[in-house]
Amino acid sequence: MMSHRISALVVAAGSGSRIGGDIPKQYRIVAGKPVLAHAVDALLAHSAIDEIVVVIGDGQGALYAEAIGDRPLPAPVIGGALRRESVANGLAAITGDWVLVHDAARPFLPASVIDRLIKALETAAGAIPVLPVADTLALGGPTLGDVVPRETLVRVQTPQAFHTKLLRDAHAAWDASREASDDAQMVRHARYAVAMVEGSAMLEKITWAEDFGAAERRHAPALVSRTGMGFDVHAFTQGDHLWLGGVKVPHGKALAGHSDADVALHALVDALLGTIGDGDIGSHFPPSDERWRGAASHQFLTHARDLVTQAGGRIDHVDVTIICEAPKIGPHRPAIRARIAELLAISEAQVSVKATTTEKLGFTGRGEGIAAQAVATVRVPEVGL
Ligand SMILES: Nc1ccn([C@@H]2O[C@H](COP(=O)(O)OP(=O)(O)OP(=O)(O)O)[C@@H](O)[C@H]2O)c(=O)n1
Ligand SMILES: C[C@](O)(CO)[C@H](O)COP(=O)(O)O
Repeated sequence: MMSHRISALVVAAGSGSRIGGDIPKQYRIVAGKPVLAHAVDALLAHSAIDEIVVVIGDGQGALYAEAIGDRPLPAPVIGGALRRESVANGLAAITGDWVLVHDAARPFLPASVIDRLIKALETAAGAIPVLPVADTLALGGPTLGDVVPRETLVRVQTPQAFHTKLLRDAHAAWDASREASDDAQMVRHARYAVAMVEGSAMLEKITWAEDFGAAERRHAPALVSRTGMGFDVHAFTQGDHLWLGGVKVPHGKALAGHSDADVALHALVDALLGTIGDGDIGSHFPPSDERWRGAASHQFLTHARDLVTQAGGRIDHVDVTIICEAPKIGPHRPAIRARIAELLAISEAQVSVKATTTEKLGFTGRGEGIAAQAVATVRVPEVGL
């Protein structure tokens, strides 16, 4: 079978007017990186794609450079006021005899769709991914018009794949006074056959503001809830203050410990580590390690937070209970709650801080020390467990 040089032409020159916002949608972050970067990375990852050219809007160079970083791409092409003009400008820059034209606004591009499109080009001038229509569709306007039988309709996606020369011919022959929202209609108008292949729900275009949330949900693997519990104790010693929940609390005693002995944060560290099954505070910060002598415990908590994040986790809620006869926790509760929320980069509504005595019973009742319990609820990707 003859081999072909296949170019991908990513059109990213739009202004995203239907979404608005301070930067065009293709440069905004979804699922951890710019929309455009997702699309480009999917094409970079496909072995059949020999060249990727991105078409950007005039003045979008800095946004493009930030989104693409050091990915190995040729210089971008400047697009036009209309999508078809952007495609035409891009066609002048590509070198492949086959081309896939893709909306940057469709970030998630399954390799299986690329496979199907390339296969279809073996026997057709063009090929596009389509999906069936689920809703009843009717002619709109000032009054409801006739229903259009959905069996006669498909939802058209991109990439749209073509023999490059035929697409160039179709653009050249197109009546510039007419709009063309995609390339397939231009190729069909030039009387070339355009095949249809199965599209994908992952290929949905980001068009309106709510589409970003839908895209995040489409991309994020199923998240499952995990709960962890932590417990810690520190004895009192001489001093004039102690640290609780990242807050300095004046008191007639201090708490003894290798670090700053913040018993509340230590319990919370163990609770977070418990949600991802990653040991405990002692395994991460051994009391035998001189680096942690007198250390502020907030760094232990942010480390546990980062481990949860690196595991793809999202902290939903934490609940800390401080157990002691003194000091009184109530006056410090707002500050402790705010500090824990700040350290975990969550809202205060996601942080509960409670306190209790043991009715003079046990070591806490005798004023020998302070205990703390913590529970953390985190959502983590199911695949990772
Ligand atoms: N003059 C244009 C218009 C659109 N596009 C690109 O074509 C794709 C699909 O177009 P659309 O979703 O309509 O993007 P925008 O035109 O930016 O959106 P809007 O219509 O809301 O302004 C997008 O990746 C967009 O960047 C382009 O390259 N050049
Ligand atoms: C090209 C396209 O994405 C195929 O569905 C669609 O036509 C783009 O339309 P828009 O008006 O530019 O969003």
